[in-house]
Formats: sequence, C-alpha cells, structure tokens
Amino acid sequence: MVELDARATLQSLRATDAHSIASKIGRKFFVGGNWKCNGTVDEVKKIVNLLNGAADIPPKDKVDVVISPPFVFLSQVKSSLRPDLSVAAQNAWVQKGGAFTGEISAEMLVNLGIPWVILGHSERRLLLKESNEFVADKVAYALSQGIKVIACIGETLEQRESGQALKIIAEQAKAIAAKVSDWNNVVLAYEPVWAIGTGKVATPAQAQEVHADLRKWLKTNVSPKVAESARIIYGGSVSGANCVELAGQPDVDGFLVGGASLKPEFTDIIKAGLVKK
Ligand SMILES: O=C(CO)COP(=O)(O)O
Repeated sequence: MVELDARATLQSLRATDAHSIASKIGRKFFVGGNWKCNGTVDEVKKIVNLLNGAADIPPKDKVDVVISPPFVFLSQVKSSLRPDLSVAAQNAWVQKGGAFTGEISAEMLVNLGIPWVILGHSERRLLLKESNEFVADKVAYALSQGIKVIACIGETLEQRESGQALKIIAEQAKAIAAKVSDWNNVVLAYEPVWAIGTGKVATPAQAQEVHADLRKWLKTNVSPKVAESARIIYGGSVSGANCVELAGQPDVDGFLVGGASLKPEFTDIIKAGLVKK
C-alpha cells in the first residue's frame, strides 16, 4: 500500500514536471470536437447554446477548442458560436477548386473564415481509400492556403495485434512530414482505429507510449524543436470519465473527440486541459 502510494506520488511528480516543461515550451492543450456526419439545424443550435452558456470553459490562453461540424452547418456554427471557440472543416479538396463535383476547396474555407481543417481521418482513409500520399497532399495544400491542419494518423486493430502499430504510424507521419515545412500550423492527432466509436479507449499508458514514440520520431526525422513544440492529441472513445487520466500523460497534448463532442460532457473534456499546469 505504502509502496503503491509512493509510486503514485512519483508518477504524478514526473507528470507534473513534464507538464510544466510542456507549458514552458508552449504546447497549449487542444480539444477538437469532431461531429462527423451528425446533426440537424436544431441539434446544432442546442450544442452551440450549451457551449455558449458554459461559464467554466477555460480561457483561450489555456486551452484551444475547435468545433468541427459537417460542411453544411459550418456557417451556422461559425456565426453563432462564442468567439473564444474556433471552427474546423472535416475535409478539404486536395488542390484548387474547380470541376470536382461534391468537393469543398480550401479557398472556400478561407472565404468563409474557417481557420482549421481535419485531414486524414481514419474514416476517410479506410472507407474512402485516402492514401498516405493523398492525405499529405491535402495537408500541404490546406497549409499553403493558410488553413491550420489537424492531421490524423493511427493503426487498425489488426495492425496493432500484428505488432505493426508504430511502423504504420511512422509511415503515415513520414508522408505528412515530407510535405510540411512549417509545423506551427499542424496538430497531429493519434487516433487508433480500434478505439474510435467502440468505447474501447486506449489506456493512458498505451496513449502515452505512442505519443512519446511519435515525438521521438519527430525528433529524429524532422527536428528536436518540432518534436518539443508539436501538439500530439489523442482520439478514440474519449469521454468525461476517462479524459482527466489521459490528459495527465505528459505527451498527451489534448483530444480529438467524436461521440462525446455532441454531448454535455464535452465541456468536462475541455476542462481536462486544466490538469496541465
Ligand atoms: O474519430 C474520432 C474523433 O475524430 C473519435 O471518435 P469517438 O470519440 O466517437 O471514438
């Protein structure tokens, strides 16, 4: 018991050190709410009202909050959401707009004043067969237009079980890194596919292990400076119940939240950023 207590104290001290290092080098906690293909005009009103009325959302200098509704609701959300919260699209076309039926271009997002876009989500990689190179080209194009990118990577259950998780994640990161020259406008989202929408959240230790490995990868393959400053956020069954423990991991700089971002508990997940000193 005493030993367990001592270990817990040591762990929390280590985490506190890591947190103060993280905040000194400016890795501000980041929480994205990915609504995916959900919502109606009335539901959007309800969620926006809930967020607008939440008095205890930490100030913008502590936590970045970015809400990502489907394209058709972007203007509604942008014009009704409180100004300290930001907005992201869930996708953008890979090049300048034109004869690409059904697509939305980065230029259109700029025109609407949408500052962020989610790219490379596993649902698009797997269901719509977006390759590492295609995702990387989208990242490069969005950045070239001045849009900030939440770039998603992550392994499937099969890949994890066959011991390939890190190899797959490194390949995805490598394709993106090859096209990114300025990492200030990129947030990397580690979203293990087996944890998305399944209720099977990665344990804090599993998330920390991959995030630390990714940071090491960035150090070797991009630069020590980018490794220190790039925000790596976790996504996959994040909820009000598990967010504080996950946020307590030194290399977890925030979350990309799916299902729970449509519920009142989303504000608790945002507040989890306060565990970072
Ligand atoms: O895919 C996700 C966010 O982009 C995670 O979804 P869930 O939080 O619903 O598992």
